[in-house]
Amino acid sequence: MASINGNVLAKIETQKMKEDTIICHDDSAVPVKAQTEDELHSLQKKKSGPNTPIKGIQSAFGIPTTEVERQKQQLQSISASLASLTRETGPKVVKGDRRAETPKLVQASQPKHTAAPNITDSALKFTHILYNLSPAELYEQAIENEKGSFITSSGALATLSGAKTGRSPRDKRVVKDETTANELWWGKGSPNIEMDEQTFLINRERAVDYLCSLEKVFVNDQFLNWDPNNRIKVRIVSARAYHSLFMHNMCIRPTPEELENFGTPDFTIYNAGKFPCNRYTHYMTSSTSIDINLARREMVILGTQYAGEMKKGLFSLMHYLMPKHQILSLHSGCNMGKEGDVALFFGLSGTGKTTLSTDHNRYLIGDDEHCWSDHGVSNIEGGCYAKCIDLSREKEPDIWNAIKFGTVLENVVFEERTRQVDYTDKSVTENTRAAYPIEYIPNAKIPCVGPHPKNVILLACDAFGVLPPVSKLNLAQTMYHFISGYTALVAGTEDGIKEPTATFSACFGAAFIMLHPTKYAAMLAEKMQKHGATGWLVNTGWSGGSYGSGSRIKLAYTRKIIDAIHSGELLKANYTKTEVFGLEIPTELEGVPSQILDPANTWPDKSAYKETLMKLGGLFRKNFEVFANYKIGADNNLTEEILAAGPNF
Ligand SMILES: Nc1ncnc2c1ncn2[C@@H]1O[C@H](COP(=O)(O)OP(=O)(O)O)[C@@H](O)[C@H]1O
Ligand SMILES: C=C(OP(=O)(O)O)C(=O)O
Ligand SMILES: [Ca+2]
Ligand SMILES: [Mn+2]
Repeated sequence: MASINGNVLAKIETQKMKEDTIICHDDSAVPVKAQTEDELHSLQKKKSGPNTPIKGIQSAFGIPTTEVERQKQQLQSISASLASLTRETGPKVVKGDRRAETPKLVQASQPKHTAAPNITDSALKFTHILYNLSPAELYEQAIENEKGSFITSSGALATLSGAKTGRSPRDKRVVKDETTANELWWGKGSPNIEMDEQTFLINRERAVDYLCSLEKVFVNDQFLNWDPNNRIKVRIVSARAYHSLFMHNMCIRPTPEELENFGTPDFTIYNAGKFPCNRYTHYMTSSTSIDINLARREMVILGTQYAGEMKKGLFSLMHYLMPKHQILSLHSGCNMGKEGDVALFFGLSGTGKTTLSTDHNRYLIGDDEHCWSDHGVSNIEGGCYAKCIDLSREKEPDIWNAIKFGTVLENVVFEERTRQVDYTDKSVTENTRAAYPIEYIPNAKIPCVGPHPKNVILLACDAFGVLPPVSKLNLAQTMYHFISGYTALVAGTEDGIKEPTATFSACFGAAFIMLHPTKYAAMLAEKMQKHGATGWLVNTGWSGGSYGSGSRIKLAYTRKIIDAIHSGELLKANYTKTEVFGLEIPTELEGVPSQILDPANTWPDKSAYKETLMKLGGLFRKNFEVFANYKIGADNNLTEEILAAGPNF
């Protein structure tokens, strides 16, 4: 008998009661229809529709396949993607998570070995496939398995990209074979660092072995390009829920019907980013390698978990595939006014493509990657990838509001308990990012297509502070600045004032182009001419002095400038010509103080201005030397005009 402090507890007397008073009723609600906890939990989830890429496959006897058979076909396709090229043909794959209460134990059937079975541990093992999971499921996967995953106060998924917090352009390689040797741009200035087929296969095998060794891998089957005639089917195989959610947001999401008809992908990414490559492998110079094999239609990622690598890798693919169809691929943002006027925003990273294409008064077509075909423009992607550093609700409300449930927030810092993000905090990196589906922007244009552009805006963030806030360009000048691809950012630093460094990146995206820059430039010139588009150069950088003495042009002013371009107002302004660069600048523009329109007025030290202007002019000239021997387009006159459109001094 139980006793406390030696006192024997009194026995509780239970009396015989009437039938209806025996059970103590907690409430009056109807009780759940479940006898056990498991049964109760099974009531929670409603059955989803089929989630398989193969539709209406008839079995050998003409009987429609069952859902189980369909899933088997889907898994066979995934198993084929994950197959080692040197051992058994494909791993045993199982759909669904092992911890799921009711695992969908559909297995891909294994090919029968006729010879002595090549049994390895990896052949005996099962790999669980998490196929096109929903954002909610991916949140659960990330939070359960990936350290550094948290739900922020606005509902976004905060993640860490690991050691790499930006792209690794010096580790991006392309297989040079008989075809690509002739087709692609190689050598000085080219982003295509060569590798051979054999080395690619070694890295591919490395990635596949790593992925198959995992308990589970994520597979996304999605689309690129909103132009239905030039849509590309991509499969992304990755190890992290973060990567799967990122691509879910960034690529075009198939409808359930489209997924049923998906079939074989046109291109596959193997993202084994957590696993490194190594210098014992030929061509490898670090533990990171991003390898593209156009013949195999594959990309392998080793040694970097930065998700932007996947999006920009696919962009490189489009820069190869689209020009083959006379379609111009563009590193630009794109939006459209109420009257159907389309604007393109070219610019290197940090110059304002995402910020300025996201405009509350216009329809967003896309923030970063587009195609310009004979039918108009189309976004390649299904989402946006915005920088978050110093993000403010007041200045960029649409981006702010897009950071909600479903959005991936990379490398941000948040308050431990409230999970309130501090967008000013650079502790992890300055390159903090948000990836969200384009429909999170209220005035997104779905489908993301539009007519031919009316304005082509070249953005440069000039930290030297000598380029005017806006200039109107003629076609030759547009081409000159497009091929130059100038910007000058200042690396974030705490220790003192640093000199700005000029960056020239052909076509405002040399890291992603596959052909020689003049190929894209010629296409742009032809399209702009044909459709009567006007070119503009907008400096979103410094005014009143270089970085350190001047200040960045207020976003509000840049927006006014952009508004005046869209409305056609700026086309009607009076213009004067600047010295050295020979740029046409407006004398007045509503909402912008007139004195800032000419940088010569804003510098307190006139000789310092002139000196800096000449210095930048010299850098432009030096950079353009390599293009002087190339012909641009069919017309030789244009080449001459472009060469003459640079700085003159
Ligand atoms: N005048 C300005 N115009 C455009 N962006 C500005 C301006 N001033 C500050 N910014 C900031 O510069 C960054 C531009 O980056 P972003 O739009 O992401 O460039 P991109 O998409 O071209 O890489 C944003 O963080 C934006 O808030
Ligand atoms: C995704 C990127 O694009 P951007 O900085 O132009 O937005 C990147 O450069 O990694
Ligand atoms: Ca970009
Ligand atoms: Mn951007």
